[in-house]
Amino acid sequence: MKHRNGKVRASAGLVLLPSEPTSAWLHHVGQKFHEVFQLNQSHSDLSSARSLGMMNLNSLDNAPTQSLLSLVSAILGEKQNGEIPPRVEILLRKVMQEIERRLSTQGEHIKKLKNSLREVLSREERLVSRASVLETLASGSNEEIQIVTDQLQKIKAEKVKIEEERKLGEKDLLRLMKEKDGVESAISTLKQELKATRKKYEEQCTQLETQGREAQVKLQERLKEVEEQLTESRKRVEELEAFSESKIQRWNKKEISYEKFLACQLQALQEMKLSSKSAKQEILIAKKSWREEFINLGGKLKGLASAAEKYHVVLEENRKLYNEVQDLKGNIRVYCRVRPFLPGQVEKQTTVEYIGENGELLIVNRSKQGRDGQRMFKFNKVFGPTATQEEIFLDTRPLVRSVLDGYNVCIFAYGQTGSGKTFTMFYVLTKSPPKSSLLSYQTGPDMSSEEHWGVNYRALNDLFHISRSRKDTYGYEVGAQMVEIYNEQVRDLLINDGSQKRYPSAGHSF
Ligand SMILES: Nc1ncnc2c1ncn2[C@@H]1O[C@H](COP(=O)(O)OP(=O)(O)OP(=O)(O)O)[C@@H](O)[C@H]1O
Repeated sequence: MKHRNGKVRASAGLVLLPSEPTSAWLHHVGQKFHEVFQLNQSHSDLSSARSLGMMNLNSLDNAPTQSLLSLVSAILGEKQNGEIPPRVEILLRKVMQEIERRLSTQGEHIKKLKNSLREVLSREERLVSRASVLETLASGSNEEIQIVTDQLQKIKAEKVKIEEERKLGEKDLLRLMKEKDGVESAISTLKQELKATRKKYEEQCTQLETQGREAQVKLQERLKEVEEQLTESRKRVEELEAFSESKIQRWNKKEISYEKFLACQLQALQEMKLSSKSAKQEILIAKKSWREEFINLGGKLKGLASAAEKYHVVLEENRKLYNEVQDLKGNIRVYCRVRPFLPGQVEKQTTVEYIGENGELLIVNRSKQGRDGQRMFKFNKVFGPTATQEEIFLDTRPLVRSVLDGYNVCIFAYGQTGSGKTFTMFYVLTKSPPKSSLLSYQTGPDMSSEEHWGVNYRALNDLFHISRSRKDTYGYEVGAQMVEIYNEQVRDLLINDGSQKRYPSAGHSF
């Protein structure tokens, strides 16, 4: 629609063209469309395809060709994954039609220009011929010459004008030709691209169709599977229902049996309650009788306690008397033991002539005659060769027992080598060990030869026995040491690691 003042009115997104557009006007409208297009393109969130979708399709008639071409290339450049939506395809087709239409109008325009050029040329020829005619006429009057000259000048000016117009027309023609070539090549490339895109689109469509078919097949298979699973699970449900039914029946049976059992248990419980009642009564009776017995026992215990007190007093008195007897017997007592001949000494003659009951010992020196050959010794007691280890110990036992009443006692053996000190004090083997290692003597208890136990072992045995019997009244701590004095050196015989440790050492407690 043309405005009164000749200006073009453009509304948003819609460009209105005059019926016969001039090149300047076309340029102006193209610029406007380009601006609109660029505005849409600059909108980063919207794609050109979407922009096109937003545009009125009628506006294509009014858009400049160059803008339409750039629009098509933009769409083709923007296509992603080779996909072209149908709406855009329709639009593209329309754009192509518009471009083709314009090309045909431009062709007609070029034809018209060519015709007008031809006309101009014929007019020029006519004018040239006319000029030649006028030149011939110039030989006539000067006035006529002047008129003719003026006309000639006019014709020349017109000729120059026409010449300029011709040149402009030629230029336009060249430009249009060039534009036509460019547009045609662009159209061919666009057609090729469109063809390729369509091909791709068709391929994708077929691919999608095959995929759809495959998916359908898969879905059908899955449906079948699901149906099978459904039937299976129905079966399973039926089985489970049957199983649960049987279980319920079993539980019911069990419940009945449990109820019976419970009834039995309750009955048993009742019986037990009755029996526990009677037991309680019996316990009460027993308690009563126990209480009475306890009272009786208490009385008896009191009597016993007083008797024990008296017993202790008597015991103390007895001990006192016993130790007094030991004192009376003498604080220092000397016993003599005569050992028998050792095996192999049978032929030797004894020097012991007489052993008295009260400790007399008569020794004879057979090399001397008379009284010089005899010597009498007096001891507390003399043990002959037949005296046993027990007899020896029985005489020392009262002294040993005094230890438990707090008295210090010392029993030691004295005599020449081989006289029987170790034998008397300790139990020894018949085979004599080397002198340097007395520990190797078997001095410990040997139950198989109790009769050979020496004073030492018997004394310790007796002391432990008494201390055990008195444990309710007294507590005893017993310690032991065993030393040897040999070659003026005192050695601890209870050290059994072979280190020959010198006395004093830590000792041993039992
Ligand atoms: N009353 C006895 N009856 C039998 N054998 C005995 C008696 N007394 C000692 N003997 C024996 O005499 C030997 C010498 O005894 P024993 O070793 O006890 O003497 P000793 O005095 O300890 O010697 P030493 O001082 O050299 O150690 C041993 O073989 C021992 O068995």
